[in-house]
Amino acid sequence: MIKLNKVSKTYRTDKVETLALKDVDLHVQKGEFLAMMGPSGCGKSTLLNLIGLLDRPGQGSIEVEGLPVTRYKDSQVARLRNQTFGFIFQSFHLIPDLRVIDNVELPLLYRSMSAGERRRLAREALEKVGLGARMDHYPNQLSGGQQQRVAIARAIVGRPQVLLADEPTGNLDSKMGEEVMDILLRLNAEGTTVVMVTHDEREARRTNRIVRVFDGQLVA
Ligand SMILES: Nc1ncnc2c1ncn2[C@@H]1O[C@H](COP(=O)(O)OP(=O)(O)OP(=O)(O)O)[C@@H](O)[C@H]1O
Repeated sequence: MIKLNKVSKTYRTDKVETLALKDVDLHVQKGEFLAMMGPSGCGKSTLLNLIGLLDRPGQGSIEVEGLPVTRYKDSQVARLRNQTFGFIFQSFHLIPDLRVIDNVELPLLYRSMSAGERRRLAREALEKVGLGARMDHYPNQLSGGQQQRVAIARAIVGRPQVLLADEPTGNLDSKMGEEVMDILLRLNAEGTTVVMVTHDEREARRTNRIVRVFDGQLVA
């Protein structure tokens, strides 16, 4: 479903050039749960950002469902990204001044949809992660695990085909981490493709496939 062909990425600042990824070939299959592992700074987040069309490669090309997205204009890429991907981050990235339900509705504001329809979908997404009773709370009234579940609801509310998770359990204790993994596994079983960065071997073993990154390259 997503193909990276000989993808490289270099970050340039005034003084330093960092080759973050070098000639990466990767095929993310529809319906799989892929774990990405590797030491700090090896390029995992860079790879996830390229897969999710948050950034463009320096060299190489990316295809999403056969579409040559590397040749698309920014506005076309943004539309495809919004339709195809949901994102989950280590530090939740919820907006503290918005109630849980309003946080979850946010990705739908960019779609032409009535307010009632937005609310219905957000409620459904929250029920899916077991937080139907917390809709009117503010993020700081919830535990870390609950906040991450709100972030998952926000990621799935637009019914994306692919969920991209960058160390989603990194800030959680093991019990909350396991609950988040259970939800990701359930969403995957229901058909969502999941790509997750993790440092936890036990979590990675629960997925279909582990890709190891080292110094900007994939290792067998
Ligand atoms: N915006 C940026 N500007 C400059 N260099 C960057 C930028 N983002 C990442 N890098 C560099 O690119 C390399 C890969 O970074 P990346 O964040 O992809 O690694 P990572 O494997 O996700 O690390 P971690 O596990 O610590 O999150 C690192 O050397 C990093 O310092």
